Amino acid sequence: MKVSIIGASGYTGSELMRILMNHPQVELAHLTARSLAGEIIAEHFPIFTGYLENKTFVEMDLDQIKKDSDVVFICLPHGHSMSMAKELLGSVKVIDMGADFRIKDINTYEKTYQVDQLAPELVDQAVYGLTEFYREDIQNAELIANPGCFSTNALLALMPLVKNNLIDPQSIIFDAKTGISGAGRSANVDNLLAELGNSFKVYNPLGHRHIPEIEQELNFQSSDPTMIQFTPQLLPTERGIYSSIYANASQETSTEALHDLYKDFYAGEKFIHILAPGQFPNLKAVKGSNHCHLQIQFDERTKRILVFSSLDNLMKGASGQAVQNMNLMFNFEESLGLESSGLMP
Ligand SMILES: NC(=O)C1=CN([C@@H]2O[C@H](COP(=O)(O)OP(=O)(O)OC[C@H]3O[C@@H](n4cnc5c(N)ncnc54)[C@H](OP(=O)(O)O)[C@@H]3O)[C@@H](O)[C@H]2O)C=CC1
Ligand SMILES: CC(=O)N[C@@H](CCC(=O)OP(=O)(O)O)C(=O)O
Repeated sequence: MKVSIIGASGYTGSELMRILMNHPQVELAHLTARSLAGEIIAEHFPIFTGYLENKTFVEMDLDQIKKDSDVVFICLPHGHSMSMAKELLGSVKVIDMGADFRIKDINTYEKTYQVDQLAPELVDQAVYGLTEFYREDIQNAELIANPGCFSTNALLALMPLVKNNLIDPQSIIFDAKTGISGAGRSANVDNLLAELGNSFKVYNPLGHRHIPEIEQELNFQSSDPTMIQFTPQLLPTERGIYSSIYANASQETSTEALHDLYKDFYAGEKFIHILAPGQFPNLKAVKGSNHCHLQIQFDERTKRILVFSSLDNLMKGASGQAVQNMNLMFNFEESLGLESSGLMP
């Protein structure tokens, strides 16, 4: 099967190449770049030495891409995918890594991202690619809106509680730390190691753009309004998201009962793991892998439920989950190409 990547020279695009070069069913077709078009990939990304040595980044040619591909991943900043998807769909399936089709309410999308929704007719058709929750729709989808990295982290951690009405939705505090690659490869000076190394800071605490996406998906499962408090923070590390989530319990419970609930809820899920009691997620254990690690506890003293969650923003938070979705769309084993573990040490 032929796969093209638009924006292959960015972080999600290069992560897709890293996964797909070892995928037994995939042949990489067009790997487009803007500033690096015409350049040899392995000369700019040494991880591809020995793998993609003869491949070059090419300029984007949608007509040619339509002819030469079965599926196209769009790895561009938001705002670009709407017109592109309109042109591609009908000839190929599309997986959009950005936010253009994630938010079903057009006004909310336009207000959050400060761009016009140029393809409103595609918004309903797009399937939100949170794999564990939309499997059947994804299998039949032509267009996937791949979720945001923080959104994936929050939703995987919170869904069991919200679906079972175990928390007051308005009490949710989502305190999340992310590695720098979340900002993309062309990020500005604030994201240089010299600025962030041995440091730590909050950004955008009053209205991060993933909030509407998270609330949309949580409200799908609950009649209560959700008003999530989300504080994103930048960690001086290259990749990974670690979140601590707090919410008021709506009834008396116990750590043991919550643990059993999560185990049942995610039973059979290859990439979602409820850690043994007493173990906590850590970033290194998930970096480079498509896994999400969760721990859950009930604080008897405060009557709050605590969930701790970690994943790799470029894997389960982006390109790994996108490949999981591609596998479903083409009837491959869902975990094909995604078998790698995290790192040790
Ligand atoms: N990074 C992450 O952790 C996650 C990112 N996403 C989303 O995925 C998408 C891609 O993100 P990411 O890979 O991090 O971004 P990067 O900044 O790393 O890469 C963006 C890519 O798009 C190209 N590009 C940028 N602007 C234009 C333009 N105007 N026209 C054509 N090409 C352009 C860049 O080319 P050039 O290098 O020449 O500028 C590069 O190839 C975004 O929508 C992002 O929000 C989703 C989940 C997680
Ligand atoms: C560190 C950093 O800046 N991270 C990004 C999250 C990247 C992501 O998931 O992005 P999209 O929703 O844009 O696809 C942010 O906070 O906006």
